[in-house]
Amino acid sequence: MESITVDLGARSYPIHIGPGILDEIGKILRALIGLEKILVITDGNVRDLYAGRVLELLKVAGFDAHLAAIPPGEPSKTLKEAERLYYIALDYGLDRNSAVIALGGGVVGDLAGFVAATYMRGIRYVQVPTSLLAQVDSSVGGKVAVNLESAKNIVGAFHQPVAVIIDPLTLKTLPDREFREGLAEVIKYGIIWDGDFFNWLEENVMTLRQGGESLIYAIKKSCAIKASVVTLDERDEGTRMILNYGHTVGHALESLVGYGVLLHGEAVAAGMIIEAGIALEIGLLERQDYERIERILRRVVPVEIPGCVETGGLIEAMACDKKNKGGRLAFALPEKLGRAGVYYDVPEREILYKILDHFLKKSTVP
Ligand SMILES: NC(=O)c1ccc[n+]([C@@H]2O[C@H](COP(=O)([O-])OP(=O)(O)OC[C@H]3O[C@@H](n4cnc5c(N)ncnc54)[C@H](O)[C@@H]3O)[C@@H](O)[C@H]2O)c1
Ligand SMILES: O=C(O)C(=O)C[C@@H](O)[C@H](O)[C@H](O)COP(=O)(O)O
Ligand SMILES: [Zn+2]
Repeated sequence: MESITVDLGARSYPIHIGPGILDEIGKILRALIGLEKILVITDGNVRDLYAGRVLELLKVAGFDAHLAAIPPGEPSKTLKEAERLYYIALDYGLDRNSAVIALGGGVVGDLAGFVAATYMRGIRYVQVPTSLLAQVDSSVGGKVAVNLESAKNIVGAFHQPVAVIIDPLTLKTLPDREFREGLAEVIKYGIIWDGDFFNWLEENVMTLRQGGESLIYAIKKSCAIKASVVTLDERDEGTRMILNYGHTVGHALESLVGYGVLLHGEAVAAGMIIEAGIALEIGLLERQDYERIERILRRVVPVEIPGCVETGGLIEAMACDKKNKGGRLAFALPEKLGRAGVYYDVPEREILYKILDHFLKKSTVP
C-alpha cells in the first residue's frame, strides 16, 4: 500500500492506494476517532459486486453499518435522490459521530459526498472509488454536487473526505466503456500539468486496461497531480480551475444531450479536443501539440457528438459554467503539453462559433 497526502491543514487526508486494499477497510476506518455508525452509499451495480464484502468487513471491525443503493448512472445525481438518502440516514440514526462511505464511481462519490456535506450541516465521509474516473479524479479534492436539469454540478459544496481508499483490483469488473472514459481524465493531467506524463501516456495508454504496474503508476500519478493542485487552491479560485480543461464544453454537452447519454469522460474528451482547437485558433497552442492531444484522445475514447447538438444551444448551455465571470465565458486552455491557463473573452463570433460549428459538422477543428 502507498499513501499520498492531500495537504490542507486541519482538513488534510490520506489517499491509500494498493491492490487488495479493500480488505483493509475495517482496519483503516478503525483509526478514525469516535466513529460509530456507517452508512455505505453505493449504486445497484457496485452493490452486487462489492457491498456485501464491505459490509461484512465493517461488521467484523465492530461497526454498525447499513447499506443504501441508488440507481446507477448520472440521472441519479439529483436533489431528489439526496433527499431520499437523508431520510434513510435519519431512519438509521446517523449522527455527527457517524460517517458515510461512498462506494462506487463518481456519481456515488459526488452524491454521497453532497449528502455528507449537508446532513446535520456536515458529517465525515470516506471515498472508496471503484471506477477509474473516480480513482484518478472525483474521489480527491472535495468537490461534491448534484445536477439541475439544465446545469451540471450546480448545487454543491467543498467538503473534503477524511480518507480515500483506492483498490485498483476493483477495476477488473469495470466495463470497457467506463474504463475508457476514465482515461480521458488521466490524459487531462498530462496535458495541463505534466508533459513527461503525457509522453509516457502516448506510449502506454493502451496497455493500462490490462492492469498491473502501469495502471497503478497512472492512478498514483493522477492522484499526486490532483492532490498538488487542490493543495494550492482548495476552493477553485485560481490554479484549480485548470482541472476544468475540457469541461466548459463537456458539461454543456452532458446537460444538453441529457444526463447519462454521454459519459462524463466522453463529453470531456470531446470538450478537450474542441478547447484545444480554440487554443490553437487564438495562437496559444502549437499545431503539433494540438495534433498530439487530438490523436491520443481519439485513440482512447469515442468523441462523437449526437446530431441534435447545435452551436447556439451549446454556447447557451455554457452560460451556466461556474468559472464564468460577469457573463464572460471562461475556458481552461492548454498552452503547451504540461501547462494550461484560464482564459476569458475568447472572441465569440470569430473563434467560438467557428470552432464549434466545424467540430459539430465534421467532428474535427479547422
Ligand atoms: N468531484 C469531482 O472532482 C469530479 C471529478 C470528475 C468527475 N466527477 C463526476 O463523476 C461522475 C462520473 O463518474 P463515473 O464515470 O465513475 O460514473 P458512475 O459513477 O456512473 O460509474 C460509471 C458506471 O460504472 C459502474 N461501476 C463503477 N465501479 C464499477 C466496478 N468496479 N465494476 C463494475 N461497474 C462499476 C457504475 O455502476 C456505473 O454504471 C460525473 O457525475 C462527474 O461529474 C466529479
Ligand atoms: O476537481 C476539480 O476541480 C475538477 O475540475 C475536476 C473535474 O474533472 C470534475 O469533473 C469536477 O467535478 C468539475 O467541477 P465543476 O466545478 O466544474 O463542477
Ligand atoms: Zn471531470
